[in-house]
Amino acid sequence: MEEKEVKTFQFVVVGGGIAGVTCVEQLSSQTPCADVALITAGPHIKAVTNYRQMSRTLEEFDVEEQPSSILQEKFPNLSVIHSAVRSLDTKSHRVQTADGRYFGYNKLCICSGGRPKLLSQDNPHVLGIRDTDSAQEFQKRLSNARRIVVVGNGGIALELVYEVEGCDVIWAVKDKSIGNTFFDAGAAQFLIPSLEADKPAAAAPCKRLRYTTEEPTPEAAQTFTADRHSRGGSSASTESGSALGPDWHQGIILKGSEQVTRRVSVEYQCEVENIFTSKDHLTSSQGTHRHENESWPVYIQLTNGKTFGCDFIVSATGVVPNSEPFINGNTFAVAEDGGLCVDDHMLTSEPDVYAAGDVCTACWEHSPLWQQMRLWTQARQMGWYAGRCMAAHASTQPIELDFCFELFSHVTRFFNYKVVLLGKFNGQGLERDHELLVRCTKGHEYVKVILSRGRMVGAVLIGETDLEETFENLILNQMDLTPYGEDLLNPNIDIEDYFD
Ligand SMILES: Cc1cc2nc3c(=O)[nH]c(=O)nc-3n(C[C@H](O)[C@H](O)[C@H](O)COP(=O)(O)OP(=O)(O)OC[C@H]3O[C@@H](n4cnc5c(N)ncnc54)[C@H](O)[C@@H]3O)c2cc1C
Ligand SMILES: NC(=O)C1=CN([C@@H]2O[C@H](COP(=O)(O)OP(=O)(O)OC[C@H]3O[C@@H](n4cnc5c(N)ncnc54)[C@H](OP(=O)(O)O)[C@@H]3O)[C@@H](O)[C@H]2O)C=CC1
Repeated sequence: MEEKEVKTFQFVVVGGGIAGVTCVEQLSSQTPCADVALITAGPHIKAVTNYRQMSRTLEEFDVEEQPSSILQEKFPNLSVIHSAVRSLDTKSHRVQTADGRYFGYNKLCICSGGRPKLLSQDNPHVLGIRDTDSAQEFQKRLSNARRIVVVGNGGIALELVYEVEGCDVIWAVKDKSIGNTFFDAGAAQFLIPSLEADKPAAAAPCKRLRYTTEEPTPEAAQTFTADRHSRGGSSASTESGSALGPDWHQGIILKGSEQVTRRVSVEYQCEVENIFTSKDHLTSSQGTHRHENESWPVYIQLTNGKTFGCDFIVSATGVVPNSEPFINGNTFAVAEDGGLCVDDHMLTSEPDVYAAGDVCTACWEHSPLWQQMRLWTQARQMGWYAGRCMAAHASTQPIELDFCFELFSHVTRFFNYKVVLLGKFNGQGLERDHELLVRCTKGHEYVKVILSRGRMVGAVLIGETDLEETFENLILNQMDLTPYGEDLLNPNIDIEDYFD
């Protein structure tokens, strides 16, 4: 990097999503005399509010999109810089931003999140959903759509196929059942009837975030616009904002152009063969749906031999960590999924550089009951722990891996059911000798526990089961449950009393 005037901070955090903001909050409050900077590409920051610890590892919180001034008012030692980091020189401990400025750091934490891993990067008919801009683009395109194709079998696809009304939805999944990143086939079977039924008239009250549609402050907007122009790109695809999160769809209308309620058909065990825009590619035997003789803006050919015309395709096919601007010119260890490898102190392989949230890959030896998933809760936990590690290392204090990394836990909602996932909820990485116990009442609840050598190692709880705390304890204390056998899920036994 050429010599320029450099302002140096003790701590620099890159990224105004949940991971970055939590890290900054932790650093600013723990080290009030230190100079802390948050450098973020987006005009807003995402803050955790109403944090509630539901049990030892389960947590719930709201998320608010806020102007960064709120954060600065709270922490006088914090500077917020609205510009994207273009490059990092770990040797000189400096970052360069898109507007040509340089900032030095003693310790840096990269929390730049991820972006959708799209089926096609440059096809205007293929959309991804990540931030407020891309959600609004999706909403706009949907309002004129009669049919869309959703590809992918994870969180976004599950949410979309349930929420979208007023157009046909073809859902193409690689697997034999729906929602494979979260569920097994049994849970999928439990959930499928909800796709065929109408949505309840009054949806479950939303306890979480409402996204603002406010314009950014003029100052922030200016910097953001300048950054976008400097890359010569259009808004959504260049400088993405922070990821959406729980209940993102509650604030926007997800309706197509037709007067129909939800109409989803699932294409199982197939991937995308081809995407094209000319109807000439169609052979007579292809397509199984209404409007088959019509012309469509785009066609998608699946590996099961079927081709569908549609208004656009949603690629809900996962996330790629935003690690490139930081990797170039440095020697970071990068994981197979593109994430910056971090150790059990959230340190990357470069000195004084930490990473947290979707951009990082947890490369330490995990507790047998924890795995990384790119989720809101883990972004918060990693950001918080990274902040603590940075402060501890700066004052040469020892610090141990936080308890939240002992047990995987996630609370969410799918198809209007509460869903709690604990530990190795899908038997991830377990020997074949593990045992499953299942209790299911159609339309009411689905409870699955995974036992390995008589110990509970994971659970899936769908519906208002009220079992999460008891099961969390049973997983954490690794009690031998062999004597209880199937009574563990006997609905006539009050399991909480049983183990008191
Ligand atoms: C539609 C959708 C629904 C979701 N629903 C849920 C859910 O229900 N539950 C759940 O647990 N998780 C959910 N997630 C996942 C969750 O939102 C993410 O895991 C989490 O927000 C990641 O936080 P992060 O801070 O690591 O990254 P992000 O939120 O992506 O933030 C990254 C930040 O870095 C900034 N940035 C990027 N590059 C640069 C750069 N070069 N220089 C400076 N700044 C940069 C961005 O502007 C942004 O502010 C959902 C995700 C999506 C997309
Ligand atoms: N309520 C919640 O907790 C929610 C969480 N999220 C999070 O947001 C992030 C983005 O969500 P999403 O995009 O759904 O990502 P997910 O990682 O949840 O799911 C991606 C899905 O796409 C599949 N897939 C990947 N590549 C292809 C391909 N080329 N063709 C067909 N299918 C493919 C994956 O299959 P395979 O696994 O076999 O590769 C997987 O089923 C994730 O981190 C997710 O956890 C999102 C919404 C809700």
